[in-house]
Amino acid sequence: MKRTREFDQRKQVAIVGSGAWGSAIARIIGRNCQRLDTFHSTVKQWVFEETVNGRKLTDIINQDHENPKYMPGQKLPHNVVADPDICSATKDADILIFVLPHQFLNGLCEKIKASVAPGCIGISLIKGVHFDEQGMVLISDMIKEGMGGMDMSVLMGANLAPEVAAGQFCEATIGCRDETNGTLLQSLFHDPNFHVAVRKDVPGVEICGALKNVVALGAGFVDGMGLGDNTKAAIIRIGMMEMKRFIQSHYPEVEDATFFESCGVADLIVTCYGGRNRKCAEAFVKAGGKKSFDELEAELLNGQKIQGTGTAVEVVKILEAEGKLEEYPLFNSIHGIAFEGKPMESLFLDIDNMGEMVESLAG
Ligand SMILES: NC(=O)c1ccc[n+]([C@@H]2O[C@H](COP(=O)([O-])OP(=O)(O)OC[C@H]3O[C@@H](n4cnc5c(N)ncnc54)[C@H](O)[C@@H]3O)[C@@H](O)[C@H]2O)c1
Ligand SMILES: O=P(O)(O)OC[C@H](O)CO
Repeated sequence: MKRTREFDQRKQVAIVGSGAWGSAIARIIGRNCQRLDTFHSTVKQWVFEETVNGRKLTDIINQDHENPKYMPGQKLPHNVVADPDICSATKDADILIFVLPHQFLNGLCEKIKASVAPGCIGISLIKGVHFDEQGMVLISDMIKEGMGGMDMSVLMGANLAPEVAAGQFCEATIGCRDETNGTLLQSLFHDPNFHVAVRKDVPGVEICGALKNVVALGAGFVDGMGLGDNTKAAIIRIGMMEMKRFIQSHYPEVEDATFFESCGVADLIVTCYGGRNRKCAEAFVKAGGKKSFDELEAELLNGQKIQGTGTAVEVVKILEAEGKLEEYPLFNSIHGIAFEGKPMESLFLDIDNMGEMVESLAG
């Protein structure tokens, strides 16, 4: 029986983005929307149109049910429909999933705002942070403002997209402000191999997801220098301390428990061993600093984007403006190596010189 929109209580879900993570999550969302009565079974996905093997990417997705550029070899459910037009992709949406590199957010919300359903909510899977004249801005808050105050949650975690797409067991964390929305979103994302926990903590969950990408650059430098697991574990430990210090100094309400969720320690570990930021940082060292991160990204990632370099720049801007850079020797030296031609060894020299301060701030 045909149901009109007026009487149809099912939530319409739209995915904004179709890179590696957008494709992996579309597999889960598509299956859950087929399975659960709460959601409309058709899921629209906004795809930034490109030509792949002589065909439009949206045509390939809609005909072959696969995104061969960003997630080759993994089929998408047939109810996921690719649309190159951001307005029609998000029309009447009750739930928007933002999953694109945040440098491409500019102007997007303006286009979407008028066409979504009344009461539409959003969730950001974007790992990054922004700095403006007022100071630090969460990406989820940028979207919230762009969408005229829409309730925004975030989903972060130890989630390398190819492993999630392959259905390997992992966990993720939703950070919400509204617990009813948090629970609804948990049901949309959770599946037997993708376990989702909910915390009423947007900033803690979101900034963990952003900062781990900076630490991952340090882990890649360690790999590039040919050093071993003890050294990498040290970078991970110090990185965790700086992440915690940064987050709790900006958001004192963030509880330690957030750092023990998938968005915290688990994402930090996985990114430092298996992520793209780590991979590009290793290549940066092996190229003797002669190639920029932009060049390496283009060479190694076939159109995928890393977020750690941009986040390092934003974090250093924030800390400089606050006069607190010296409290973060790891973040500072990672930025210096990536952008100021500092030698690799400064990674350890800076930490060693600042050792006393690091330990005294550790509590
Ligand atoms: N890939 C992962 O394993 C993973 C896991 C968790 C979270 N994330 C986060 O998810 C977010 C999205 O990353 P991703 O990995 O899905 O993307 P990606 O790096 O795989 O792909 C880049 C995307 O950018 C799009 N794009 C390129 N030029 C564009 C333009 N001018 N305008 C709009 N879009 C354009 C491409 O179409 C593609 O969809 C990031 O914040 C990332 O940190 C990624
Ligand atoms: O490949 P990266 O470095 O962008 O990391 C991917 C995910 O964020 C890991 O959770």
